[in-house]
Amino acid sequence: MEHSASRRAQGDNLSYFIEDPGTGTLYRRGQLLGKGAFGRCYKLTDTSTGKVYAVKIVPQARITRLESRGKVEREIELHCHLSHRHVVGFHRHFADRDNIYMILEYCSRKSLAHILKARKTLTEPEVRYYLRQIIAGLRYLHQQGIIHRDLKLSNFFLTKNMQVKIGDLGLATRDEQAGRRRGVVCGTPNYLAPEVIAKKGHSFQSDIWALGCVMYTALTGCSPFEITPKQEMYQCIREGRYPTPNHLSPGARDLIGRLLAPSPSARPSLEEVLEHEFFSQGFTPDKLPSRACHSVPIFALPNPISKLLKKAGKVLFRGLPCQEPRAGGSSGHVPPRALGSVLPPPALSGPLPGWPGTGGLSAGPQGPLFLLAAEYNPVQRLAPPVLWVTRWVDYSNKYGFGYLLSDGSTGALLADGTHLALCLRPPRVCYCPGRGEAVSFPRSAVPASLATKMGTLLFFSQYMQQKLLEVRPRGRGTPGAGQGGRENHWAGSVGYASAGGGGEAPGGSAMGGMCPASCAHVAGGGYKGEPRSVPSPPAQPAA
Ligand SMILES: Nc1ncnc2c1ncn2[C@@H]1O[C@H](COP(=O)(O)OP(=O)(O)OP(=O)(O)O)[C@@H](O)[C@H]1O
Repeated sequence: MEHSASRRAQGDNLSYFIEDPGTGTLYRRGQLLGKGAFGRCYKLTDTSTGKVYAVKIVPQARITRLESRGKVEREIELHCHLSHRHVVGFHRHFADRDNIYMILEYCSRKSLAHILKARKTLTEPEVRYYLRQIIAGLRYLHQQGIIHRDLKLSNFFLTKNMQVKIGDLGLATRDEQAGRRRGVVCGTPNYLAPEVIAKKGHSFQSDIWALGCVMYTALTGCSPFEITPKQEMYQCIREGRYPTPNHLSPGARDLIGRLLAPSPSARPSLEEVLEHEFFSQGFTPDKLPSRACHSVPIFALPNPISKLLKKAGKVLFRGLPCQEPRAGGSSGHVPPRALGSVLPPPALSGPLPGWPGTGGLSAGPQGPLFLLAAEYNPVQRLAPPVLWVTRWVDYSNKYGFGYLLSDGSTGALLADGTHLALCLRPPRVCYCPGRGEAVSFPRSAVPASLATKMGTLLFFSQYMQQKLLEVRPRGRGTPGAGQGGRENHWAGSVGYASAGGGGEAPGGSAMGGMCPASCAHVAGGGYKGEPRSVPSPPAQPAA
């Protein structure tokens, strides 16, 4: 079965080239991804297409016992018919004298277990993000009549795009088979459901229990049942007794409690899980940046503010490439254009309400990131300073997009793709060139080369502070006057992004939201054109 060009890898007897006897396709074996109970998993490249896969290679010698062979065959039989975006794709399988090969979708970001190892705990928005996808994949498996029986963080794989894929169906079984073989106890001991320990058999509800263990582990960093000796642990499992995670939100605690109900019939269905307040009332990011693998991510803003920022980003940075910040500085990586991702903390450093662990604003998945914040600071988690954009002016057809934060800091996303901010605490001027690292200076030491940009920033700042003062009752923010007029800029005053509030503005832009009590003005809609209450800025900003 070996190709003539194949070479033997040092230290093992696997060929570098593997040929599928059925199709004649030649694969090149790459790096070792990990070891399992029966075999090893490697990266694999189809030499004719260049497509990359993962291959599980199980030596025939390791499965001489009928039982082990049966397990591998059952895994193949179940997995090869599945196709769902949240289940690891099964490409092909074949065997030769030495091995069985399972060619799978390659998940380059390893598993959620790897992420948790690096991160210790995950934030609630992230857990919602991952769980939604896991639940989608699990719903599909259950619809196919398959019980996974080994749901755990290390079996949730992640693609390059941070999409979750349920994998390792080595212990999976069909519902009817599980019913026939009730005495079987298998799975990861900490995650075994009470009915499995009691030898009443696995059911779909046992997977729901495991989901509760997964959620608890992801949010707290440890399994709910991590006790030795085992018998004591089993007793806790039977009683559904685990340390209460007091630091979690009430919604998270309640959902965990429901998932870990000792009686299977008391556990919610997957549909009910998604309807629970943990999901319905908490923010779920649409997308996670890959940096979430090793540090707390900065989440994209929910609409409507993200819409506006995204739009402004498109106008300002038309045609400029944008890359997601990446870990590790691998070679060939274009430096990210995430504005202000390297700005020092003061601009917007606290989590926004309802977004535990967030520290910034972003323009959403596709657009350039408008990170008005510094890196997440765990110390601020306890008493986060709440900052929000109070006013903004979109003059991007000429100069750029200006914003004013609730602490008086101000910034401008300039039409040439640079970002300048005047932070108040500590007083610094921060400048982020189109590419590369941001720099900051004391106000008195701003380089002369930035004088024009400083002029624009001060112009925006002055304009927003002096001209955007009118209180407009919510729902009546339809200025109209001057729309599409001479200056063609947008301006507005906004509260922090939240559900409700804000009117649809002419031109399809919605903006606004509830304004905190401390906010002097009522949040209104952002709008294109010239608001009635806002005099036009001068044609030239003062330099
Ligand atoms: N599709 C995949 N893409 C990328 N890496 C993978 C993929 N499947 C498995 N791996 C890696 O290979 C390792 C071995 O996987 P495998 O499924 O053989 O065993 P396991 O799940 O770790 O253990 P066991 O077989 O005992 O349950 C995994 O831990 C994972 O790191």
